[in-house]
Amino acid sequence: MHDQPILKVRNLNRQFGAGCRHCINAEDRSLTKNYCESCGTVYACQNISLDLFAGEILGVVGESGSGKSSLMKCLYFDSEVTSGEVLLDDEELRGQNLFEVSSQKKRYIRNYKYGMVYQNPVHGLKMNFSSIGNIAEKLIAAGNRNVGEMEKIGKRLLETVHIPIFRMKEEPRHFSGGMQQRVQIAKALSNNPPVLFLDEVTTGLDLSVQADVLDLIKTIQREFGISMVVVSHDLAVIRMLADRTIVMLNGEIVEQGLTDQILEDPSHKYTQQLVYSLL
Ligand SMILES: Nc1ncnc2c1ncn2[C@@H]1O[C@H](COP(=O)(O)OP(=O)(O)OP(=O)(O)O)[C@@H](O)[C@H]1O
Repeated sequence: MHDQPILKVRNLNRQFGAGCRHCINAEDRSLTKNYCESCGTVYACQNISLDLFAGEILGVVGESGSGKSSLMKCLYFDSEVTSGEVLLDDEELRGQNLFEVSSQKKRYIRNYKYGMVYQNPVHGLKMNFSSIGNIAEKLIAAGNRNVGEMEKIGKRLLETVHIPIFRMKEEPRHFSGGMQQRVQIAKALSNNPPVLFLDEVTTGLDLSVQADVLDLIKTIQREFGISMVVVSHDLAVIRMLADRTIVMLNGEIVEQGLTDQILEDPSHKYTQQLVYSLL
């Protein structure tokens, strides 16, 4: 691991609603959960700061509604932040707050620098394209026009995620949930991104299929050295994958540290409950 974070997030805020005099200033807020009882504004992410280091897997764990998906959507530009800063350690983009760059540049970053695997494969795949066609789509978006080369890359990636090559022309809608996730992972890897986001990628899969997908993610991280942010409500998933972990509750980070340390000695009450529920 390197000293310099590849991705640096500072004071990310995402709110739904305009706020009122009871909640608009963070210091005046006294929220029981993540919303203001007077005006209903939801503070989905509150002052989130995190570092992702090269070659590590950072886990983000929290119950439903804690703000994990909102955080991920903001980082992948699927959703606008209310305020905050994100910096990518990249020659061309160094020093620029990526939340503030043009939509064209955001598209460029998604095509060349980021990969995303969604919980629901429908969001990451074109179900009526072939599996290899899905990979080609991402390669074309990243500027590739060489059909022979795209086929070679596609085959290699499908092999990497254990999709038999003889099924490469099949549409993912005919595949099982686990296979669809593996095609999504292959597609997300196709532009060789330095950063990969994975949002609840094993939720809803059978336990044995879940284990296969988690194994695959771990292998890919080792082989490709990609830095990953993995979001899950399931601490067992985070335990298996993450080097470091952030625990979110009501839109805030309540605890962070090395995953082993958090599992052995959780300091926040909510984290303690999460850890005990594993036993
Ligand atoms: N478009 C929206 N409008 C209003 N509130 C929203 C919107 N999207 C999310 N929220 C609220 O923001 C909070 C955080 O939601 P988010 O989906 O980020 O949580 P999560 O931890 O990912 O939970 P889950 O795993 O159930 O999706 C929740 O209270 C949610 O109701």
